[in-house]
Amino acid sequence: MHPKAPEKTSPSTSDSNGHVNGNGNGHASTKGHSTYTTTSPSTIQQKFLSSPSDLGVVLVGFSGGQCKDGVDAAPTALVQAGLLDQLSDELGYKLHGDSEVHNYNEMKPAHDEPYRGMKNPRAVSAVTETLAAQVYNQARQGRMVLTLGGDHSIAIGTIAGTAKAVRERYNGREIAVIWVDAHADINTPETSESGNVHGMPVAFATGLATSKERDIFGWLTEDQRISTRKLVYIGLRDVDKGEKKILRDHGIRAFSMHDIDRHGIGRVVELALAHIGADTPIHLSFDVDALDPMWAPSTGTPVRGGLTLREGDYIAECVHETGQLVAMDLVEVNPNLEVAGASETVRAGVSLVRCALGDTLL
Ligand SMILES: NC(=[NH2+])NCCC[C@H](N)C(=O)O
Ligand SMILES: [Mn+2]
Ligand SMILES: [Mn+2]
Repeated sequence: MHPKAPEKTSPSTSDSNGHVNGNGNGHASTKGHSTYTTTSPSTIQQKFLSSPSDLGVVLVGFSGGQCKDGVDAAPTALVQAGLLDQLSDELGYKLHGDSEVHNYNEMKPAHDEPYRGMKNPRAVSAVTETLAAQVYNQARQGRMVLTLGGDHSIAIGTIAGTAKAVRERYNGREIAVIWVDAHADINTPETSESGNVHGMPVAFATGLATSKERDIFGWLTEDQRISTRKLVYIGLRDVDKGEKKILRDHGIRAFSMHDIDRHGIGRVVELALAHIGADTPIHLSFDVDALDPMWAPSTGTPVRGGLTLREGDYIAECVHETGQLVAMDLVEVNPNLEVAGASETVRAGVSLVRCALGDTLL
C-alpha cells in the first residue's frame, strides 16, 4: 500500500518540458529583469534554514481528500505557468526534490470503504504518510520546502514532515502553522458533515483527531504534531458549527474576514505574527480559496467575501519578512473548475508563492 517514496534529490530539476531549472551561479538573470541578481533568494536573514537558497519542491497530484476531479492537475498547471522557472531564474533558488508531478491518485488501496465517516481514508493516509517522509527529507537538510497540491488533506503529511524535522534540528522546538483559508479544516471525523478529509487536516495535525488504525492516520506520531497554541488562522468565513465549538473550546487564535474588515490586513498580520513570536519556525499552509472567487474562482469550495489578491500576497510577503518561514503549501487550485478563470487562479497561486519566497514589489 505504500508505493515507492518518490524522493529524488538532484542539484537542479527540470520541468515537464525538459527545461533545466536553477542557474545557481550567482550571475544576473538575463530573463527580462536585467537588474536581478541571483546570488541570494532574498535579503531577509533566514533564522531557521541552513541552506536558504536551496528549495525542496514537492509536487502532489492528489484529489482524494474531496470529491471534485481536477485539483490533482494544479501542480502541472503551476509549473507550466512558469512558477518553478521563476523561483530559480528570478528569485535565485536552487531547486531540489520533485522534477515531475507524482500522480498520487494512483496510490489506491485495494479496498477503501469509509471509516468513521471519512471518505477514501486509506488512500489519503497512504499519500500523506509518503508526503510526510518527502517533506521531512527536504526539511531536515535545512531547506525551505514548497509543496504544491492537491487538496488540503495533504497538509496532514506536509505539517508532519516539517514538525518532525524542526524538532530534530532545533532541540524539540515546535513549529507554528499559519493557515490561510476560508475554512478552518479542523473537523474531526465525528464533527464533519461531508466526510471529506480536506476538511479535517488541522484536527489530525493537532491531535484533536487521532486514530488507532495504522493505515488510517495511525502512523502519525507525537513528534509530527503541532500545538493548537501555535496555530493561527487568517481569512476564515465558512466555519462549520462543530468547528466553531472546537476553535472556542481550545482557544485557537483565528482572524476571520470580520477581523480583517475591522482592523485591516496590516494589523491582522501583525497580531498573527505576534501571537506566534519571533523564535518559532513557521509553516504557511495557503488554501487558494482564502482569496475571493473574484481572484481565484477555480477552486472546489469557493466562498464569497474573501481576501483580495493583494491581501493574500501581503500575508505571504510579511511571513517571508519574518525570516521564520520553513515550509509552504499551496493547495486547492482546481484548473478544471470555472475554466474561464483557471489561468487567473493559477496566476494568483504563482503570485502567492513568489511573495512567500521573497519576491518584492520594488
Ligand atoms: N480545504 C477545503 N477547501 N476545505 C473545505 C471544507 C468544507 C467543510 N467545512 C467540510 O468539512 O467539508
Ligand atoms: Mn478552504
Ligand atoms: Mn483548506
